[in-house]
Amino acid sequence: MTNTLDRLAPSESQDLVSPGEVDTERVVDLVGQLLAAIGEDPGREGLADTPARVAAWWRSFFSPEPSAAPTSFPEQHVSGQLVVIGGMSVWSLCEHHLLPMNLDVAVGYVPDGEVIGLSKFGRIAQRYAGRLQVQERFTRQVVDEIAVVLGSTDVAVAVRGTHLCMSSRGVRMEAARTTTLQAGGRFESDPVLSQQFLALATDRWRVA
Ligand SMILES: Nc1nc2c(ncn2[C@@H]2O[C@H](COP(=O)(O)OP(=O)(O)OP(=O)(O)O)[C@@H](O)[C@H]2O)c(=O)[nH]1
Ligand SMILES: [Zn+2]
Repeated sequence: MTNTLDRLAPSESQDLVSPGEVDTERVVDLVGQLLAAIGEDPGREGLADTPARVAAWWRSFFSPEPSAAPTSFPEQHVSGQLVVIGGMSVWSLCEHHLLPMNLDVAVGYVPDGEVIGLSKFGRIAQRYAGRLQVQERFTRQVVDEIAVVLGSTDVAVAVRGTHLCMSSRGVRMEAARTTTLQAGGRFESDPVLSQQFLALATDRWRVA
């Protein structure tokens, strides 16, 4: 069985690093060129500020809040409990089409004498959403970072993705949803724990 922490070889762990800076001036210039290339007049009133708005959006997309050390609290009597944080919805961009994907993320872990501040799971999901992505890689990155934070591989992440590249263009299947699941440690070896996680994590997906 592959240990998640062992799997973090140097080349792979590089994707834990945030993407580079956005060259805002260049993006403004290129969006103006794009508008011209699709037959628009970049100088017309309605489009005059569009390149700057788009550049500002790219900048904010790639600049989620800086990584802070996740807050943890000693809880020496809490161990062996299943904790599931669900409904963490983040927006990312599909790297094939540059179209948005909505990722509904659920994380499960088993604390052992220490609990992590709940919002920190959402911050980790936001950080990995703020880059060009594919859903499978996003799911793995979130699992890997939480495993590092916890110092334990007892982590599972389930993600339900809605990809605009599949619903608004191409095959145009609006109802298509992609579910990814990556489970480590006890979530991999204990079928009961795994089932409990899935039941709690995907509860809201059945009615949505
Ligand atoms: N595995 C995976 N595929 C994705 C994801 N987001 C988008 N894709 C797929 O990436 C593929 C790109 O395929 P291409 O054939 O190169 O692109 P395309 O001609 O635009 O494909 P269509 O979407 O079928 O029109 C498509 O099948 C998308 O559905 C993702 O997060 N994970
Ligand atoms: Zn796509």
